Amino acid sequence: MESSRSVRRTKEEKKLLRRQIKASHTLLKHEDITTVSHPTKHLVVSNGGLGNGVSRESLLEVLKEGGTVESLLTPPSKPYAFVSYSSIEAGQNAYTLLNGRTLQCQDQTMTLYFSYVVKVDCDRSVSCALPPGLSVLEDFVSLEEELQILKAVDWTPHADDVTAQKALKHRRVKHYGYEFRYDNNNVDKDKPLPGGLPVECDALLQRCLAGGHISVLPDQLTVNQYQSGQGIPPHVDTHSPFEDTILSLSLGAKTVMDFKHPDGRSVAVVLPERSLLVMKGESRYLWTHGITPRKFDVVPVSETGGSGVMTSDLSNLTLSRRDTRTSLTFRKIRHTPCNCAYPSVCDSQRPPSPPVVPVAEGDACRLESQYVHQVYEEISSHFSSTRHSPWPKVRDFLLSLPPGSFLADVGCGNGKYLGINPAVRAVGCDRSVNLVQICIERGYDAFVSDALSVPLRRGSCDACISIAVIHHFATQERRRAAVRELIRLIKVGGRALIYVWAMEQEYNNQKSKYLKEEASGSSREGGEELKTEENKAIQKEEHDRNMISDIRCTDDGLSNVTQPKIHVHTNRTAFLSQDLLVPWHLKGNMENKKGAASGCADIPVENAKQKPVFHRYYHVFQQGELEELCLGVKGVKVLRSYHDQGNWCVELEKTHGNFSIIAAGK
Ligand SMILES: O=C(O)CCC(=O)C(=O)O
Ligand SMILES: [Fe+2]
Ligand SMILES: [Zn+2]
Repeated sequence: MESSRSVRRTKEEKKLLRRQIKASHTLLKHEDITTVSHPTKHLVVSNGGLGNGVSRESLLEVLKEGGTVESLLTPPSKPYAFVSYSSIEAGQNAYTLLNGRTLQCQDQTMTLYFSYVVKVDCDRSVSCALPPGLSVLEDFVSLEEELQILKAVDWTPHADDVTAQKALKHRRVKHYGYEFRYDNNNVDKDKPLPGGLPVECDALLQRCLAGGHISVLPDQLTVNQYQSGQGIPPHVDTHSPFEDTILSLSLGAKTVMDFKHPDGRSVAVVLPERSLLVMKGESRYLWTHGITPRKFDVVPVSETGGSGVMTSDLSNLTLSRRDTRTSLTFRKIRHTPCNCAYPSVCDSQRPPSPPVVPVAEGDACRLESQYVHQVYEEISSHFSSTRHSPWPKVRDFLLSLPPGSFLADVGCGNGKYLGINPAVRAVGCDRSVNLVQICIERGYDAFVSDALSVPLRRGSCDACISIAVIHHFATQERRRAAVRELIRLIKVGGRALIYVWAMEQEYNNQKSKYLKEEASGSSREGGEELKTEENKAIQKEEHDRNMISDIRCTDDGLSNVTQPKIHVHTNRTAFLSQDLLVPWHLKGNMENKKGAASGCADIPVENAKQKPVFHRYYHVFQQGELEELCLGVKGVKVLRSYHDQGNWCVELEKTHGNFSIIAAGK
């Protein structure tokens, strides 16, 4: 009996030792804390940190069993604490007695492992300095004022609300003056909300003016309400919509706000209830601020309901349960671009981040306007110089039309298909004024028109072609509307030929010309670039910028409403997504350069040789997608469907008249 018990104990001891060794390895590897095997008076307690949810008081109670505790350091958010005993003996005693001790804290059992350290590294304390430009003014509002303001914020939704209210993933928000949009982290400056800021805030804002904290009254207010456990991801309030000073009033409960400098420095600031946080200069523009979602905060022990603002003294920290906090963030709308001293984080001083795949019609129109229409206007001359050889199968289609047929080329570009069959009467239209002008100069009939509403009579055409056009529409509804419009134009029995760019650039084991084409520098939709080192560098820059933009996308709530970003495609490579921006490197005839430099197209990046790069939006089609799109249009039959040189193509016949009339709403 006796011997078996001792074996069991040895096993337990072995297990404890293993765990303890593992804990000291973890300390060394992740925290750079070196433990020693000889007894000292200083010990590091793994799993006994505020980061494990262990409160200072409960840990201290256990530690006292070992002997007289001289100091206890509990760094915020760390999974360990440092304890120093009055003597080596006491340290040794604690080590033997307390190793493997379990501690019950917040529904969890923590096992404490002790290791000796030569000394407690005081540099592990957090920075004591507040970020430059930051201040916390305590007791800025009285208890009565606090109640009054909290009462003024009505969270019940009203149909005729003068505020904009949202339940985000991690908190609820309400905006006054202007709505802050979490999809683009910006405000619509042209769309102020009626009603302005609540009058209940007047007195405190006047005090801010009188105290010199602000020089003009704010005109935008965001009210955030955080339940215990909720927070806000680290972010910098976008520069371009708001002026320098940002105020945030904390009501109902205190919280800890984390400030981070891009170099990694981090400062946790306690915001007591009824305090006013003032962010100016560096703290407003460069440091991120955020509230970690958690139910307990690390606060100074002496902080009794409202004094300390800094978590600087590690021997003085403990946990405090979070209650519901309502914050009022006051900002002043900015009407001129930000020219702060922090260009790396300034949206006014850097190219805009890539657009997202639109859902709403309005967003799709804006995207197409910026990334299709404006770009074609800018690149028209260079684009036209690369568009001369007709694709053989399109030519065959055109030559198959009976003499005297009336043909419309919707999205005719520079008119390269308008003269293929002299026996047909061909008319072209395009969104681009400059491209239509080129057609006219070449002696073709062409007019400016949107492909969604072509000013030709229903059933007036024997045939229509739409070559490399429909992939520029940004939603499926709009792509289908484009097919419907083509069908409206043709008579019953008439034919339409549609080409769109294919996602599959390799088909039947054959690479498309677009993938194969290396240094020709011309001739294929979307492709016109040399694989020079220079271009590779540009592509890398484009790619990197995309990555940066992704990281910069900060706010939350958002994650469930945010659409995928449209990335810049690397020319001559396989498509990685269906919605993309295809770079066009303007070269050769630079008569458009002036327009390009004006930047009204998209991100015209200047490369080393000052040649602007434009980006055209494309939705590349997957196999079967084009047919399916066409079959969603009534009164249509797919005559054939094929892959041609990296495009999906269909030839359609109109079978009925009435459906399409109704469908087109004409
Ligand atoms: O709750 C706070 O005090 C800060 C809110 C905030 O940072 C924001 O809405 O941008
Ligand atoms: Fe903010
Ligand atoms: Zn700025």
